[in-house]
Order: sequence, then C-alpha cells, then structure tokens
Amino acid sequence: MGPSGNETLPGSFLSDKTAKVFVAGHRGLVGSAVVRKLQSLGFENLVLRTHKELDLTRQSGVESFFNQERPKYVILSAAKVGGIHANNTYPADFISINLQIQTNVIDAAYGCGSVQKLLFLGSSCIYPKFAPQPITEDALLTAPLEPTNEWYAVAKIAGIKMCQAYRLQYNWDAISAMPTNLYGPNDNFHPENSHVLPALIRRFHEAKVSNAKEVVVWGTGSPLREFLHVDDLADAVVFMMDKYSGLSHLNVGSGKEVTIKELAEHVKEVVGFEGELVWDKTKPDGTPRKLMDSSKLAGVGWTPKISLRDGLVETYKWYLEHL
Ligand SMILES: NC(=O)C1=CN([C@@H]2O[C@H](COP(=O)(O)OP(=O)(O)OC[C@H]3O[C@@H](n4cnc5c(N)ncnc54)[C@H](OP(=O)(O)O)[C@@H]3O)[C@@H](O)[C@H]2O)C=CC1
Ligand SMILES: C[C@H]1O[C@H](OP(=O)(O)OP(=O)(O)OC[C@H]2O[C@@H](n3cnc4c(=O)[nH]c(N)nc43)[C@H](O)[C@@H]2O)[C@@H](O)[C@@H](O)C1=O
Repeated sequence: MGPSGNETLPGSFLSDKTAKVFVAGHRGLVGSAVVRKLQSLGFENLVLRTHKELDLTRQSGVESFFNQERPKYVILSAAKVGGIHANNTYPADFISINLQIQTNVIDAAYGCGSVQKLLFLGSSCIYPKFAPQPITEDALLTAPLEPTNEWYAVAKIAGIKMCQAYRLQYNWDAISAMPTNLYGPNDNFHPENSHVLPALIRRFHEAKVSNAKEVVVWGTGSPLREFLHVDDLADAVVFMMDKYSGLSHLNVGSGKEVTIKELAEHVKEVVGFEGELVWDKTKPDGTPRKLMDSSKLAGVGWTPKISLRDGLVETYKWYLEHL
C-alpha cells in the first residue's frame, strides 16, 4: 500500500541521517527536544530557523524558504502555545496564528516537491470535553469541545485534516501526532500564560525562596491530567517518522493520570516548599479528564520511559540551572 493506506512502513527515516530535516520551532519545548534526539542519533543536516529569521505566519517567506532549502523531512513543532489562561484570554491569536503557521508550512512543504514526509503536532485538546475515557483517536469530532481551548483545538483539528487531505489527494506522506500535556527542559515558565506544571515549579520555587506561607493553585484541584516528559515525546516523534505512515493521527501519552491536587503535592515536595496550598476557585478547571488511549502507537511498537517523579526532579534541576 502507498501513503494513502492506513498502515506502517519499514523504517527509512532512521537510515537517512544525512538527509535535510527541517525542525520548525526548534527553540521551543518540543522542537528543542526533537533536535536533541536527532543530534544524539547522528542526524547531521538539520535546518533550523528562529521566529525572527523566518516568521511562519508569512506565506511568501515560508514558500521562499522551502524552495531554497528543499528539505526532505519536516517536523512541524512551531505553534502558538499556552496554558488554560492564555488559551482562554487570546482566542483570536490561538486560532489565527496556528492556522497560518500550519497552513503555510504544510502547503509550502508539499509544493516545493522535495519533502518526502512531514509530521504535524496537534494536542489532546482536539477531543470533545466529555469524550469517553481513555480517549481513542476516533473520538475526534463526535461532540462539543472544551470552551477554554476550542479556538486552538479547531486550528489543530484543521491541521490533522489538512495532512489527511494532502495524503488522500496527492499521495503525500503527512502524519499527525497528538501528544498529551508535556513538560521538560525549555518549557515556558511564565506565571500566567504557561501550562500548570511549569507554572507550579516556578510558583513553589519562588515561595520557598521568599519563605512564603502559602502558594495559590488554580481551580478546584480535581481535574485529571496525563503528563508526558518531552524527551519521551521526541522519541515518539522520531519513531513515527521512521515507522508510521497512516491516515489516522496517533495519540502519544504516558497512560498515567494524576489530579491537579496530586500534581501540586508532587511539585511541592520536589521543590521542597513547606507551606500550605490555597485553591483559587475563580480560575477555570478546564476539561475534567483527558486520559488518552495510546494503544495504537503502542501497537506499532512505541512506549514511554520517563516517570512523572523522575521527570519532575530533572525538570526542577533544569529550571534551577536556567533561572
Ligand atoms: N506544551 C505542551 O504541553 C503541548 C504541546 N503540544 C504541541 O507541540 C507543539 C510545540 O509546542 P511547545 O514546544 O510546547 O511550544 P513552545 O511555545 O515551547 O514552542 C513553540 C515554538 O514555535 C515558535 N513559533 C511560534 N510562532 C512562530 C512563528 N510565527 N514563526 C516561527 N516560529 C514560531 C516559537 O518561537 P518563539 O518562541 O520565538 O515565538 C517556539 O520556538 C505545538 O504544536 C503544540 O500544540 C501538544 C500537546 C501538549
Ligand atoms: C496541553 C493543553 O493545555 C491546555 O489545557 P489544560 O490541560 O487545561 O492546561 P493547563 O496546564 O493550563 O491547566 C491544567 C489544569 O491545571 C490547573 N492549574 C492549577 N494551577 C495552575 C497554574 O498556575 N497555571 C495553569 N496553567 N494551570 C493551573 C488549571 O486550572 C487546569 O485545571 C490547553 O489550553 C491547551 O493548550 C492544551 O492542549
């Protein structure tokens, strides 16, 4: 079967280490982990551009870049990303910037004629707010989305559909990975706009240093989240580039979930803060639960390795070294 089929292919990416690979968004959480992984495997021809060097929302610049560089592989990890507050506060940015980046990159990558395979990164927020758990890939577009991130989710769903459409119409090998909530080195530690795990590392650390008596955590603490270390995700991305070539997007999760209260207790302990937690219930909880079923990817042969405990310890260490 060719690229329009729903099947796996024998590896070819991993035996093509001199090929040109464009990692879009290489300074972000995911992009930097993918670059580390590729470099550790001996890939020697990575094409990288900062946001300043190449604004991916500008169509003509993106087309010129692809026509000039002519990469063979593309990993699309550039996006407008943020936590629940950022998603809820800047809906226009989240839908517009993401639609522009992914449309420009996918279209120019196909159009330049050199790209053999592209991987698009979506997110578990594409699924309905009350999807049956654990969430399988076919839950997509079966019910309404979570309102705090529906604008971002709609853009990500369009990205999945665009990869599928190019596969169906042009027989072009575009695949999509849907990671769960990620964390690790090079995360965004902004006090309001980041995701919960880096936000709490920073807040507990600052509270410890200032001898504060309490730390405020958002919401009720009851939502469940599944966390995956970004190095595991980078491993899955490379695995999919090598082994997966199907129409369906694939979930990438750890299979383990914790409540936000449990997460806050873990972070508190790892950081060494000894005060109290205070819950700000005026802040949204978001989706009550979003545990993904990643058995499709497991069936192709990939499993995660890093526990939340080890990942938290390592990420706090990284934070201290890069304050
Ligand atoms: N973080 C998470 O928990 C999860 C992330 N994902 C997905 O993984 C992907 C990467 O996310 P993550 O690494 O966390 O995000 P980051 O914000 O850490 O990194 C995004 C990268 O994209 C770049 N970028 C943004 N806008 C533009 C632009 N207009 N032109 C060029 N570059 C741009 C950023 O550069 P600059 O900073 O200079 O703007 C940055 O390097 C996204 O598709 C996201 O949806 C999926 C699930 C969970
Ligand atoms: C990856 C995913 O990330 C986003 O969805 P989310 O999972 O809801 O992301 P979050 O990490 O911001 O919050 C998780 C939970 O944690 C609680 N929470 C407590 N205290 C803080 C806190 O201090 N900061 C944040 N951000 N959340 C906090 C918060 O109230 C919520 O209940 C999407 O918008 C979208 O971007 C997406 O795809």
